[in-house]
Amino acid sequence: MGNVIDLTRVCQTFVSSDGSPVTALQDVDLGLRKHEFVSLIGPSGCGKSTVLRLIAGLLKPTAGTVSIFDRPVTEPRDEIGVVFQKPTLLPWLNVLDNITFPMRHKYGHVDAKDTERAQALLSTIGLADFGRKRPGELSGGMQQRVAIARSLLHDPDILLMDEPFSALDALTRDEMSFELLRIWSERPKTVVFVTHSIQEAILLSDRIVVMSARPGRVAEIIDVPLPRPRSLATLSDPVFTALANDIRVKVFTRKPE
Ligand SMILES: Nc1ncnc2c1ncn2[C@@H]1O[C@H](COP(=O)(O)OP(=O)(O)OP(=O)(O)O)[C@@H](O)[C@H]1O
Repeated sequence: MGNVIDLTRVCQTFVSSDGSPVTALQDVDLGLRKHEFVSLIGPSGCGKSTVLRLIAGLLKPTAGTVSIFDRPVTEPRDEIGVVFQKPTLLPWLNVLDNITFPMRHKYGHVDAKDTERAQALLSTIGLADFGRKRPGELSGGMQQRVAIARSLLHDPDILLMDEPFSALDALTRDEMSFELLRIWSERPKTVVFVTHSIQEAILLSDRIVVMSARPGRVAEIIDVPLPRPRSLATLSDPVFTALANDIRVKVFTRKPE
């Protein structure tokens, strides 16, 4: 079977504010399979978010192609859910209306079915009683859960997550990781997850893509041979520790070329 997402010889150049070109990505080849959980890791500025924006259809590559289900990506699509570092909720809308907002924005109205599904998602993420609250009444972790629920409203085939837990405290972060794994195992989808945390990448992923410093390239793709479901015990598995050390060395010893 073909890949769900394919990047073929993708180059991305930006023009910086002083007018000089910045090569963010150079000849990136990457194939992501159906229902796999893949993390992108690498030094700051190596182009992780750029890869996500290309897959989301928010950017057009300078060269090369990005395709989803063998069709070139030309614009954002409904079958893709996106979660950013900050929850980006609208403070004047309640939680339920925030989750269904993309529907109102796109079609001008929200079906009863969408509201029902939003309510069901709220239960899934443990916020069943919070639908009528405003985002400001929720903690950071709860707000990010709402943003995740919003991205799942249409049960997308592909979920793109750009450091979604980085603004959370360590405990909430672990809790959210397990919650995400539970959601993903119940409704499998291809997940591309950008993180700076080696631990988070190992805990969550089937494969980890290590990127090199700018211009970003795929330096190495590492399989995570840890059994699922993963749990707190996974964190003390010797395989986990060995892999973390291995990746740490790879990420920190890569010099810009
Ligand atoms: N719109 C833009 N205009 C100019 N340069 C950009 C633009 N977007 C990204 N860049 C540059 O491209 C490079 C890659 O950026 P990107 O945000 O993809 O990196 P990243 O790996 O996600 O970084 P971080 O880990 O710090 O979030 C950086 O040098 C960045 O400054």
